Amino acid sequence: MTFSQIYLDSVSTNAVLTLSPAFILLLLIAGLCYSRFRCHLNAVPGPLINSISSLPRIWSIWKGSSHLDDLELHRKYGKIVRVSPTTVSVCDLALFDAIYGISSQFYKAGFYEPCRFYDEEGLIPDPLVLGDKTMHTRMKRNAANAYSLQGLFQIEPLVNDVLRDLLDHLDQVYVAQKKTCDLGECMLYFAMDAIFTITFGTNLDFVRKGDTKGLCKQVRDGLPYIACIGQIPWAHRFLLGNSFVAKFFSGPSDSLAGEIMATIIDQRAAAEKRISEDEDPSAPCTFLMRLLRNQSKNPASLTDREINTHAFGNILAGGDTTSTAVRAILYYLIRNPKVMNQLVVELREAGLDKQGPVVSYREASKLPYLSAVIREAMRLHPSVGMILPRGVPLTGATLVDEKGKKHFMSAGVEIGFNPWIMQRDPDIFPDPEAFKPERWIDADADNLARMNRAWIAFGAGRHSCSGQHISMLEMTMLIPSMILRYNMKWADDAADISVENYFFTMQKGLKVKLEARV
Ligand code: HEM
Repeated sequence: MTFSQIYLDSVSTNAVLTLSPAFILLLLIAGLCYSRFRCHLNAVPGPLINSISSLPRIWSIWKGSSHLDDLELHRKYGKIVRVSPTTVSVCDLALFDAIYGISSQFYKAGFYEPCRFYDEEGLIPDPLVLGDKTMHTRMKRNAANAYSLQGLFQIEPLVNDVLRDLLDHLDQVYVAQKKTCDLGECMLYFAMDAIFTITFGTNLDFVRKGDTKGLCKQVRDGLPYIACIGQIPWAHRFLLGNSFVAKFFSGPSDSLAGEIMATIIDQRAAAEKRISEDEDPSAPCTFLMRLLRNQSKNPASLTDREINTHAFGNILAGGDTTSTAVRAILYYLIRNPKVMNQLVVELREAGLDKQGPVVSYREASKLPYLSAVIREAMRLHPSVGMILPRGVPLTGATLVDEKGKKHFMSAGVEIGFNPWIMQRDPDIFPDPEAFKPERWIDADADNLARMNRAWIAFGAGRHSCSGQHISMLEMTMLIPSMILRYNMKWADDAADISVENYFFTMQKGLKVKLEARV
């Protein structure tokens, strides 16, 4: 090597060393500008920091309070807010059909990536996560009668049994022994037993034994990951989406999945036997039984894998959602004695107190005040408190807001309504933070139509909740049965509830004393 070569090499190395911080800074600025201007979102209002980095949003979600932070952002910036470089939160009804409407091309995109599971045949076709609209339509259609309103009367006796068990347990442990009851936990266990029984005809006796297999804990522990990594879905494949990484974190989930699968297989055998014995078609009918009947009538309509997926989906979707709603209803009733009294009067006038420990769904579902109480509690405390995001189609989309302003966005943007925010829109729900069931009774037809449209606790459009009728049946039987049987008082030593939002807005600390109502 010559002297000149050595000299030139050292000059260029020095230059690179001196330039590299500047170069890195330049790259950083270019990256931030790219984030700020990407997908044509630079004109969408929102905090500057959120438009250039996903970190503020992930931090807000990680704290469990993104519903409150997002509400503040909407109050400050209006009905359309950019909450991260590629995410837009909206609460403008004029945009509703474009995003969720039946002919909308918006689709379930990246946020759902951490909830997507794969087996040897590929993506497990859980309707919640399906971006493929054809497959989604097939899945919805092949289980439609198992989730339908008409099927409810065959489910009612199953829920009745679970409710009797719950009331027996509450009587024996909390009324007789005057213990403080963590009603929130009891409601989760009720919801788990109910959804297991509705789906399979049997349950794990959560109400008496608790979460002995750690199923609820596993779901709860997984939610912060799903909520945060859903903001940067590309990261999932390097984290739990990577089989090597996942191996280190997998607990007893395999054995649990195995247990649920064994229940499916057991119940399947029993159900097949009953079908072959030509059972009375009006007898109580589990979800699994209904799907097996569908399959026996038309085998091509439903595969075994699809049946298992629906059954699994129920267990994962039916516990925390329903129990969060029930907690909200009971919380607002206990905190608002006037509303509680008015509801008791309505139930007694309808003669539901003479029916025995469990009220009938048919009778309770006719009561307007009960229905208003449930709706209002789920308005103020929807079980899902994050955006229900949809991906902008490849062609991009121009959205026209209620003021007629056009917003063009290109593919890569995730946009959606958050029930927690939409249901607090003061233009639609005046005095939005107040618990006022009568607003659902007093509203004129036009306002009621707007309120119903803005009430999205069960989601929206083609992906709206499949289990909503099942859940409403559970709540419509549970709430009157509970409040006709017990006086519920806030436990003296208990603080107020706290709420953690990792997609589900779960409450903690619903501690009450139960006394027999006379
Ligand atoms: C109060 C109780 C419940 C609430 C508030 C609730 C809420 C929701 C919401 C907001 C969605 C839409 C999610 C999204 O767009 O990303 C959804 C979807 C879904 N829920 Fe529920 N849910 C409840 C109970 C249930 C129950 C009991 C079941 C099962 C029996 C169930 C099964 C499903 C399924 C399968 C989907 C996916 C539907 C689709 O994507 O087509 N849910 N639910």
